[in-house]
Amino acid sequence: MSLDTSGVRVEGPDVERSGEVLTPEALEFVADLQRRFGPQRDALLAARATRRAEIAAARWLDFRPETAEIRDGDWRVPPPPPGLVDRRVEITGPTEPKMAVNALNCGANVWLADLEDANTPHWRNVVGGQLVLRDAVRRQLAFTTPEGREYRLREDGDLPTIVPRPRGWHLPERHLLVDGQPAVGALVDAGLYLFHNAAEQLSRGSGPYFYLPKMEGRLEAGLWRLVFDHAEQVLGIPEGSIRATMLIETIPAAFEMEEMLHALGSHATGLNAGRWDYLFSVIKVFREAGPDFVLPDRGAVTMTAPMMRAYTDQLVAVCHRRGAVAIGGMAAAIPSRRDAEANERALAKVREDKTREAGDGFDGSWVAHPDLVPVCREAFDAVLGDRPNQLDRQRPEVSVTAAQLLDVAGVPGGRTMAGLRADVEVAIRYLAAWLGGNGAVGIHGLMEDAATAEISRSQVWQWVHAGVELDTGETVTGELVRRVVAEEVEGIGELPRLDDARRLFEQVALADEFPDFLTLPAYELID
Ligand SMILES: CC(=O)SCCNC(=O)CCNC(=O)[C@H](O)C(C)(C)COP(=O)(O)OP(=O)(O)OC[C@H]1O[C@@H](n2cnc3c(N)ncnc32)[C@H](O)[C@@H]1OP(=O)(O)O
Ligand SMILES: O=CC(=O)O
Ligand SMILES: [Mg+2]
Repeated sequence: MSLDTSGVRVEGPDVERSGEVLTPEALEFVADLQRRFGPQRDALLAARATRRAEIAAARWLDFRPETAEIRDGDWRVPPPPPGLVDRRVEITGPTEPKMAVNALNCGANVWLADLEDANTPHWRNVVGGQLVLRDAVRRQLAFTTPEGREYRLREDGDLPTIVPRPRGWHLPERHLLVDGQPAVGALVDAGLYLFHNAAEQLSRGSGPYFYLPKMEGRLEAGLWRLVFDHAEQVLGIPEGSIRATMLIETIPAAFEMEEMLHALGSHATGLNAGRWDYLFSVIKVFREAGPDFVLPDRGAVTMTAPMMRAYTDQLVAVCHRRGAVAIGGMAAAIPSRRDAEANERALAKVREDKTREAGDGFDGSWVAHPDLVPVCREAFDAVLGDRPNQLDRQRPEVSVTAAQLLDVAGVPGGRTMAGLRADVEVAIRYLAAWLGGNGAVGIHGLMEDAATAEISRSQVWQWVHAGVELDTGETVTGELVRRVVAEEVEGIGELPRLDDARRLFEQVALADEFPDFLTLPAYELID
């Protein structure tokens, strides 16, 4: 397909019904966002690189002295808007029609409609996701499988509030060119959603809400504020009606939680503890900072490790001091409808995770699967009772230091050959699925998505560069990893796009220069 409207060019495979969302007016709206804010986004990405180099040189990170006034100041974000007051259970998932219906029918309070970690940005997924969102907002979403199984939205009771998560600032959308340049993926996702749904959501007593991923600090949050202020003006919707929950899922952001809420201003509504990307970021930022920054096996790192506890305590304390909701993260265990024992094990793990979060002061949390909704609800009901949230619960005892947030050495666990093999096997399986268009998959009973795959491949990169010695006495080298890759690929056997996935894995785990995001080279390999 190729469509040209005043400097905007759509170049991508045909997608059924795309004309309903890629209207000339909607494209013009996105192009305006791109022209106004694209250059600032480019500058912020360049600033990220500079900041990372500074941190790498210092082998340290701390709260910023120049923003102490914001941290010491007396300010709050506006109260949560309609639909986001009680968020005790949030289901996440890709914007694929069947899963969208299931998510909307599962009894959660919020559906995080994921255009990010759980989504491959194939053009058909980008456009298809917007169609699903448009239909879902209007309660017109329906789906029939090729076998004739029908999926319809429930008509009894309230459906979850819809909160899309656009791509992070780093990803381009090469199918939508503005003045000859690829648009910023985040602006395409948020722009199309706002154009088609902002007024409709408000007329239904809800609102245009977002989750904002992978930011590294206040300036990036400030750019979203400008985008939202401008969009509100152009769309003629009330100031401050666009509201967003920001993921704290990078280590630099953990040092700027208050600054980010402040920078997003009247659009801020909460923070989320995105634990998987957070771990990826810890590895990425400190990948060459020496043995004190080398994590143990991915599977050994839990939320009770002191450094992870410091991160979540800080998040809850900051949120409640500022009137923002604190939302917990994703426990990776997924239930099984086929294996009762595996199911019980998964439910127990998730129950433990959600119970700890509720007890720590979070206002709600994420689940990856409809069968986990009751588990999360029970854990939060037990603490919240009839209250919609626990915003009134302050955590004055929390006083987190840089040393606590950076206590990588204090994470218990070994560095093992089994861990290395798991990183390799799971990442390759995941990349094959991602290239095929499926951004979230269950592997060995765990949810895997772009964030968990990033941990696996960056852990391998770091272990090679740090020359980690494994429990077997072997030292991790590129050669050892290639041998493990060959063995694991043989063990996997047949899988669509396995060869591409293997090459991609070797590229992102073994290149001399660390690739910033695996999704950037991976994007070159899809339609
Ligand atoms: C780090 C982060 O960013 S976490 C957030 C991003 N990640 C995600 O959102 C992952 C969300 N979860 C998922 O994608 C899925 O649960 C998976 C891929 C892990 C497992 O999915 P499946 O293998 O299909 O699980 P399973 O076979 O048990 O599913 C049973 C039913 O529940 C549905 N289902 C499972 N998970 C979800 C979900 N998250 N949303 C909606 N429906 C779901 C399935 O579609 C299936 O429906 P059906 O019975 O009508 O066919
Ligand atoms: O997006 C969530 C995460 O854990 O990463
Ligand atoms: Mg994430």
